[in-house]
Amino acid sequence: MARIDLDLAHAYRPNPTQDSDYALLPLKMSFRDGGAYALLGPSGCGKTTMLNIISGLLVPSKGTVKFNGRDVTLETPQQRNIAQVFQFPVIYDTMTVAQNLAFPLRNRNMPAEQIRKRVGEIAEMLDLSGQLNQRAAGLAADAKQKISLGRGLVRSDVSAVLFDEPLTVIDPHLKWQLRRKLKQIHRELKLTLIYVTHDQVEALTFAEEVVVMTRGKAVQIGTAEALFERPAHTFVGHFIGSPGMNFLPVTCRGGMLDIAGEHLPAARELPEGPLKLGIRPEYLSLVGAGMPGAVPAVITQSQDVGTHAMLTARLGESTLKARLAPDAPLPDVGSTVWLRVVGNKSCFYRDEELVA
Ligand SMILES: Nc1ncnc2c1ncn2[C@@H]1O[C@H](COP(=O)(O)OP(=O)(O)OP(=O)(O)O)[C@@H](O)[C@H]1O
Repeated sequence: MARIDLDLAHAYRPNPTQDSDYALLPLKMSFRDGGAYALLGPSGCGKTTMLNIISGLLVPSKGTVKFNGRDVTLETPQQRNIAQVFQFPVIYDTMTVAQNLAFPLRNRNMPAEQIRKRVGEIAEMLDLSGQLNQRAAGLAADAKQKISLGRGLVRSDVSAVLFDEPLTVIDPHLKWQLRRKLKQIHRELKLTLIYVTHDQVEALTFAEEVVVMTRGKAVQIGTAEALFERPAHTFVGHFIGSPGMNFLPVTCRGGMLDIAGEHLPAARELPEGPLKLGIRPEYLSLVGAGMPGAVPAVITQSQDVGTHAMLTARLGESTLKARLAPDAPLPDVGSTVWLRVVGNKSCFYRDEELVA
């Protein structure tokens, strides 16, 4: 297993001059030895580029990759000792499940008895024990992908296991089970795992730390809780959560906030001038008129969805979403309510970066 340090940038085109020329903007980051990470972001943000640079399939146009302090930038995946699991199954159809799982170990000349033991353990973890002697050819797509996962996890001496959207072909119910399985396997095997996905639920259930990416930039590396409670960038606020964080333009002057013409005490140290106030729908509460931190807003939509109620309200030019308890009395559309926007759960942003 390895600690992985990146200090690099990558452009697919020669002589990059502007930010948009880069698939990965200059970045410096580290993956802890034995950690479970997800690279999360929308299509085209640079996740696969980063994964391929870590694996050695791609050489960065600038900078270095280090494994345990050793420069491996020009080494192949084999030299780096990386295991990879791709979107679609990579297995030998003519072999049995057991032979497929054993393949990476045979290549390393592991003694037969040890191979048998290890294959048994991995098959058990992935619920493949009953199919060990079956030929892979006859299996369904998701069983084949489980074999690919098993092949990725079977060697305990790899530097890291890299997954590129490995659950794409898996049906939704099994997907949920496998995500939990992978988490459990990580706890048991303590391998360094890096997992690419554009699905926030997948990233947040699997990883100890999530790297949120947008437009070639890793904007925050943090636990699920940190990404939810203190998004370091407005993109993280938007992208994580369903719906994402609410943002309101505000101006801070002399300790007072101007929010769509309402004036409230800032209640904490804030930089002067224009800011964005961010507050999660889960933390936006209905309070009595004129209560501290509250502003009036007009309800435009109110919907009880069983597990909770979702209010949509208008404040100046902004739309706010508030998630309420299912039994909360719902205000009528068109009525004015008071929403507490300033409190200890509010975050403030300047130039899209968290400032308080
Ligand atoms: N081989 C390539 N040649 C030129 N440009 C590329 C190449 N591969 C990726 N890109 C570009 O680099 C940027 C990042 O792509 P990348 O595949 O890393 O993103 P991603 O986040 O993995 O997206 P997806 O989820 O769609 O795979 C995109 O603008 C993409 O068009």
